[in-house]
Amino acid sequence: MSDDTAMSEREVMHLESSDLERMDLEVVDLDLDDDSDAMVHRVNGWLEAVLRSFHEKRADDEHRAKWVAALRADGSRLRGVYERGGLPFATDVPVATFSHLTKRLNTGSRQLPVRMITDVTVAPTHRRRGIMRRLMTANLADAAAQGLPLAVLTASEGSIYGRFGFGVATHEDAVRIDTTSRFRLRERPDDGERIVIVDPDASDAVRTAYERFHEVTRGSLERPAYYEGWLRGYDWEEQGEDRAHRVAIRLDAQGRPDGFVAWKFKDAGDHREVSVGDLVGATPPARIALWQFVADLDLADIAVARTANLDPLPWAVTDPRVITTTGRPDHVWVRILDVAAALSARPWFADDEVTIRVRDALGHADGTWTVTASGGTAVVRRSAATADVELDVEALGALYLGDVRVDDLAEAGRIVGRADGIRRFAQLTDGGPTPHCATHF
Ligand SMILES: CC(=O)SCCNC(=O)CCNC(=O)[C@H](O)C(C)(C)COP(=O)(O)OP(=O)(O)OC[C@H]1O[C@@H](n2cnc3c(N)ncnc32)[C@H](O)[C@@H]1OP(=O)(O)O
Repeated sequence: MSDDTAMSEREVMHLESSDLERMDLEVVDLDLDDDSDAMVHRVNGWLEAVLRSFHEKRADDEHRAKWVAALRADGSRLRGVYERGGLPFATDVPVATFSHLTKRLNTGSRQLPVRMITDVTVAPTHRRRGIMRRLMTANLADAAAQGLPLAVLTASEGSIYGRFGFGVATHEDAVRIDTTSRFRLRERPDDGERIVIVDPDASDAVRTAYERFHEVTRGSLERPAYYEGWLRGYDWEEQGEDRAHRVAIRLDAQGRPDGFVAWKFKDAGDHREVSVGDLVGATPPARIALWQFVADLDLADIAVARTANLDPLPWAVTDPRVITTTGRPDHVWVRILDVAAALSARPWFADDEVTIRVRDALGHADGTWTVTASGGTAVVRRSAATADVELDVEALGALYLGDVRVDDLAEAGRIVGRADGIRRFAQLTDGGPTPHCATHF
């Protein structure tokens, strides 16, 4: 952290609680291992606040139990902000929620532990008073103090999190695919593969396939525990078993799972639709074969998906117009907390030394850093050298996984410097596969 701009973690925490106290609010960290009635009520109220904020229906006991089990399995940390007990109508439902867990991110060269931030909500009665800002600032300070090099989240709206230093680091494709006889591959994958339709509880095979995808895919995040329930057919939104949910896995030539697809059929009135909830393949042939499997589902005309990695399907079909991209939503947002640790854990694509000036209003990444890269890796250290380029921490987060090129950010005015500095920074930074993340959180 730069000494002049950053507040210590203790100062941030103190500011958070003293400010909130002035609003007659208190911050409580929930202990998921505490079975006392008081804590169980707190946790139930916390879940209700999250569900209410995302316009989902109230939880029943079974749903609460599943949710808490998944949170426990992930070691999730829950924080709630409550009205003080003496206030009229003060309840166990907090006015704000915030949670985090730690999982590994594939940076393209390493598996890096990262803080995943989720379930950020503030009640409409308390919005725009800076409650989320206080919780976020304190949480990022805590993550930095714990030595986590970066934090990630997915955003409900695009204009909220840039101000906290998060940059869009991966995208997804929303697609509609014509699966009638128009869908034809130029060549069917022929690598000894086999696709098997399995019971939804074949979770070992699905887990193995996902792990293989995660290990080789830049931008991939380990999945939180609730995916286990979902892949077994538990619908978290509807709070019950979804008996329309089906799963198939792909086995490679050695019989090991290297991909899977989860889908369900929907009669959409004017057309018959297959909704693809998950399609994950560790290799391009695995992904192509799984899409062909989707197209082979009879009595359906259209497949609809929001997918992490469509590649290389558009190039593998005889008629590329069978695929309509209906959107390219942002997915994972990256917030760099420790520049040296984060940047030395990503791949580099030239042998050179470039000095960057990073601006960070919260302090964590603020400063001047020299990246000395050779043979694909880099040593990154604080520096007193004159910077070749200057950017803010949000732009650095967007660059981190290679989703956007330096030139694009420079043309948008997000990276500044002399032309030669930008060119060398681009040669050093840009390259490698497009990042993909198949995890929603
Ligand atoms: C990672 C996730 O969990 S994403 C899910 C986020 N949650 C939701 O979308 C649920 C519904 N919405 C909410 O619960 C709340 O409106 C929240 C959490 C988005 C915002 O909480 P608030 O306490 O109102 O935010 P707070 O007052 O701290 O605002 C912090 C800053 O973000 C800005 N901001 C807050 N919400 C929005 C928004 N929806 N769009 C744009 N800017 C926003 C504020 O203007 C403020 O800016 P400033 O500090 O630079 O002046």
